[in-house]
Amino acid sequence: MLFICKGKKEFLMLFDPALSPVAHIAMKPRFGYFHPHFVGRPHMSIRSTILLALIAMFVGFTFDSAYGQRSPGRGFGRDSGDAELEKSPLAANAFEKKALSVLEDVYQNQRFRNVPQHDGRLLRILTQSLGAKHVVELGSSTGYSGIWFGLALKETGGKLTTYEIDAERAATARANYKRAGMEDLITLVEGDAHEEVKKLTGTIDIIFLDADKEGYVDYLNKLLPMLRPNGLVLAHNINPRMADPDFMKAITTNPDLETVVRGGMSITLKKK
Ligand SMILES: C[S@@+](CC[C@H](N)C(=O)[O-])C[C@H]1O[C@@H](n2cnc3c(N)ncnc32)[C@H](O)[C@@H]1O
Repeated sequence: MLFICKGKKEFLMLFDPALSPVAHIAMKPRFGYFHPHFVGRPHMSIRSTILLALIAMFVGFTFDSAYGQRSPGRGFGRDSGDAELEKSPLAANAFEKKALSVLEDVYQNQRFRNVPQHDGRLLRILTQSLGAKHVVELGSSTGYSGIWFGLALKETGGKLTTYEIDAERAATARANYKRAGMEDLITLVEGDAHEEVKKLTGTIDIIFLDADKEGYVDYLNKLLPMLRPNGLVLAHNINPRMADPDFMKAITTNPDLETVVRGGMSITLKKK
């Protein structure tokens, strides 16, 4: 927890402990700061401390809801009350057992804005039930959602093409696909997906949008023509605060598409 004070203005900000030193260095020249651990008494009244702590808790809760990054104690990777009715995924064979253990490890130790477990399971179910042969994912991060797709694609005989712009996350994702025994099922393309997807050929069964939110319309324009009839466009972080209105317009006003939004994910069927 970091207290930043400037004159009479008081701010309370919560940072990931790992980011704190960076935040300190970045903020010091601008604001000056008092850190309670180092300076002792922060210059804030008890009332404003409580008020700001409540605001911080609200912001933290909102962030959790948006990214599904809840602590294990609050329900590992779950994003809604519905998920409380579910049981943990069960492995039917050695391949699934290994994949599920890698998923658990990624979620606990290498998390970067990954979908909640509940959404990962939904991606798998939709992919397998559609018999998808080619899934295209925008935004691999550390490979969490990709491994959920991989579980389905192992059964359907399909492949995932996934895009990641960040070199470090791309390397982590590749290593995780390998650990999960999915290196033959998943191709990670490193680079700006807006450019890289232009090289795609063939038919797509499922498009999963989970990269830059303001880029969803561009991805849709480029990939929808390649989506087969009865294929799906799935988009993550679709809620009133985060959804791009242009994207929502594109998926809800085209009579050839049918869209529902549930639990922060839009599911769009290409009718023909
Ligand atoms: C929300 S995370 C993806 C989470 C991942 N689908 C999962 O659930 O494990 C978004 C990722 O998209 C990547 N990204 C953002 N803009 C991109 C772009 N233009 N091209 C490729 N990747 C991009 C970010 O680097 C980030 O790792």
